Amino acid sequence: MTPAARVQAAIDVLDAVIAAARGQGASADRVAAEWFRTRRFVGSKDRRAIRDLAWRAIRACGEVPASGRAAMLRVAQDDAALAALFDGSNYGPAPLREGETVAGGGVAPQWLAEALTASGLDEAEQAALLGRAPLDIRANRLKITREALAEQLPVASEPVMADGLRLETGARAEDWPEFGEGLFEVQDGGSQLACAAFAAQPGEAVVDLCAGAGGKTLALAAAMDNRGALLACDIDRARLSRLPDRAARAGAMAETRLLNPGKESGMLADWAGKADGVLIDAPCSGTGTWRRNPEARWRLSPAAVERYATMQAHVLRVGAGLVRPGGRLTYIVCSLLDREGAGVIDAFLAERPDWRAEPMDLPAGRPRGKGWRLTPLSDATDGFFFVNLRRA
Ligand SMILES: C[S@@+](CC[C@H](N)C(=O)[O-])C[C@H]1O[C@@H](n2cnc3c(N)ncnc32)[C@H](O)[C@@H]1O
Repeated sequence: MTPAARVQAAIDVLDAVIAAARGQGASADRVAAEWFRTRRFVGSKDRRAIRDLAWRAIRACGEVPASGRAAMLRVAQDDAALAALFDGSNYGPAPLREGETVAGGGVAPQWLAEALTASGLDEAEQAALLGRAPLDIRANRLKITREALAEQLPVASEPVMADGLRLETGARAEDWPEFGEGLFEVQDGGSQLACAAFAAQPGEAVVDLCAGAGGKTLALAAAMDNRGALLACDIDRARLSRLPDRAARAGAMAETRLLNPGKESGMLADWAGKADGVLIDAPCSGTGTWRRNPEARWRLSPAAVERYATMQAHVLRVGAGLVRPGGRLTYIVCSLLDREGAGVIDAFLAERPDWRAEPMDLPAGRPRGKGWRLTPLSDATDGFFFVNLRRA
């Protein structure tokens, strides 16, 4: 493909991504994968170039752009070489027209940028939410030590997480035999630190209430050395059904239980007041994960954030009901909005004098409200808020 044809192809991908974002359809990753699947004639070098262009444009536009072309013109405004490719050549984009719409820049829609500012994130912190994420893995200590694994893989650095390794970017970790053998999991450093804050111990009775496909469950099983009881729950059948295969590969022991929304406490009656610890990786707006899904910010609305806050208060109530007297609960969100983090915890503690937040000390991050915060700029992890709560 000519460079100009790649630009037009990226514009077409962007049109599909924008339509999906407006209609709450598939993620940009899935939209792009589908676009390429139906165009098998596009070679791998062209694919990479088209994807890079499209993602540059997604990162550049704070508000949902009017069109793929308007988004690409936003990038072209600061890149003369790209602007020159709007030349009307065969398969390339038409030349720029007088008064043509160019999408606005910025980090996020204005209401969202304001909410992030109100949550204590300055401009530099907000801009870093759209940076490129490193590839973090967690050595599966059920099978190997971090040191032994580091000898086998292209390691860029040993980050602060006890079992973590940061790999050279561009690596496709899932293709390696070590992954198939369950020697490691791909897991962001922030997610690893949140699990470390929970500090699961061998022999404990633990519930991972919002387990999804088990990213954190596997880390808990490793920390527990497969001793004790570990129950992984979720209301999403498709996600939870992926957990047993992943656990088998990792050699991790965990029971799964699919819950009905609204009936969680009844379906967990056998665990009521019995868990030593409950981990709640709550559903959230994901403002801390834009490095991986930058178009997610086009999907959010103030009403959506309120819906998440309601769900978060609900799962917190359900989880608290499972904890034994003296036991603990770790609440986690990969959002940096106080409405979903510190605010949810303040409201919970105001209603529940039998619970208190515990001080934390971790090798990365800093206090936020009654909990702890990690950000891409300061900690080179996804953005997270988490807090340890103790039942009296
Ligand atoms: C942030 S994701 C979990 C990710 C997962 N823990 C991991 O580490 O890969 C939040 C999960 O909460 C689940 N969820 C939402 N409402 C729930 C509820 N009422 N009870 C249990 N799980 C719920 C969602 O289906 C989703 O899988």
